[in-house]
Amino acid sequence: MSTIIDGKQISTDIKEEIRLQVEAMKNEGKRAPHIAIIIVGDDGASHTYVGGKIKACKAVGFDYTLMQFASTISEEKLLKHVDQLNGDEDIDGFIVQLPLPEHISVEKVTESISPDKDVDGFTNQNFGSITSKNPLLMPATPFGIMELIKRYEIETEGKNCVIVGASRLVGAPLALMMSNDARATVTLCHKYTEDLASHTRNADILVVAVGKPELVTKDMVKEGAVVIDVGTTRVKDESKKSGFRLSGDVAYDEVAPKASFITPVPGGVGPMTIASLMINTLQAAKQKY
Ligand SMILES: NC(=O)C1=CN([C@@H]2O[C@H](COP(=O)(O)OP(=O)(O)OC[C@H]3O[C@@H](n4cnc5c(N)ncnc54)[C@H](OP(=O)(O)O)[C@@H]3O)[C@@H](O)[C@H]2O)C=CC1
Ligand SMILES: Nc1nc(=O)c2c([nH]1)NC[C@@H]1CN(c3ccc(C(=O)N[C@@H](CCC(=O)O)C(=O)O)cc3)C=[N+]21
Repeated sequence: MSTIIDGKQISTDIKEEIRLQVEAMKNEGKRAPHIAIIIVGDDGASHTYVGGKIKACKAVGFDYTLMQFASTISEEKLLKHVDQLNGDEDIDGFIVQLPLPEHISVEKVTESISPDKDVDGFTNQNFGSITSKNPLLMPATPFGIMELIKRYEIETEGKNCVIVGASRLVGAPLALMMSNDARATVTLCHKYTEDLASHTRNADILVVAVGKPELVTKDMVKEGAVVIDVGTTRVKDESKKSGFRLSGDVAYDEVAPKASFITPVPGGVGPMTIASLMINTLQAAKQKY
């Protein structure tokens, strides 16, 4: 029997822990942590994710400011807003929701965020501090995955961890955390990996973060493996009111019976990304006080 990792429940537990801390801060006469969220354009999925972040802010008692811009905003103007948030004493942390329109450089925008307000953990400085003894703000999704592994007491030391997808957002920082903090032996696969299945079959812990629905099938997974599915893609589904459903990168129904632990989509990694964002914002606020 495989254990379904309940990211939704764990994220609820974490938010409750944060809510209590915020309440205590307010009782001491301090103001609540304050996050700003920048969103550009009208991508439906992005607005859903930002909606989830705002809901979480309300649940934990954070103040939040939502800044929405049309997709035609210039890079220069967006950078000005980032700069203004960097200098705003009332804002503890902020994020720029990705993706951005093509005429805006993600790297330029990310790097213009002050590292002590970078609650997504996207900047080069925060990425680089992952392996430090005193890390700053951790990349949110990998941090959320590490938290799931810890709370389910999954053994990692010396285990083979195979990560499929090597983005700066997920795969690359997770590889560092799994090696450095969790002491696993890490293989990082990407688009140019030859014979992907020969690697994934070797995994005691398999993490998939590609964005290709059902890329990982049962023949690619070792019996008893821990399977973490980060992929969230909207696929057409006429039977749903919204017209789509969310699909992970793992063929869940056929892989689940082989796995010792598995994360569902939705309800697995997604809610943990949001919980991490709340943890980072609280930390950024505390560092300021
Ligand atoms: N649940 C959550 O909280 C989050 C979910 N996501 C989801 O995770 C998925 C990945 O997101 P993100 O990392 O931003 O995506 P990116 O597109 O930035 O990165 C995808 C990675 O997968 C690699 N890749 C592409 N095709 C293959 C393949 N056939 N085999 C192996 N590797 C491949 C790419 O390789 P190369 O580098 O060579 O191009 C790249 O490293 C998406 O579905 C996204 O929605 C993302 C963030 C948070
Ligand atoms: N600056 C920035 N920071 C991000 O952290 C960031 C980003 N940009 N761009 C896009 C990706 C994607 N991402 C998700 C967050 C939550 C869920 C999530 O909560 N998913 C729910 C379902 C939500 C739904 O119903 O659509 C779940 O899996 O249960 C999913 C994906 C954050 N990202």
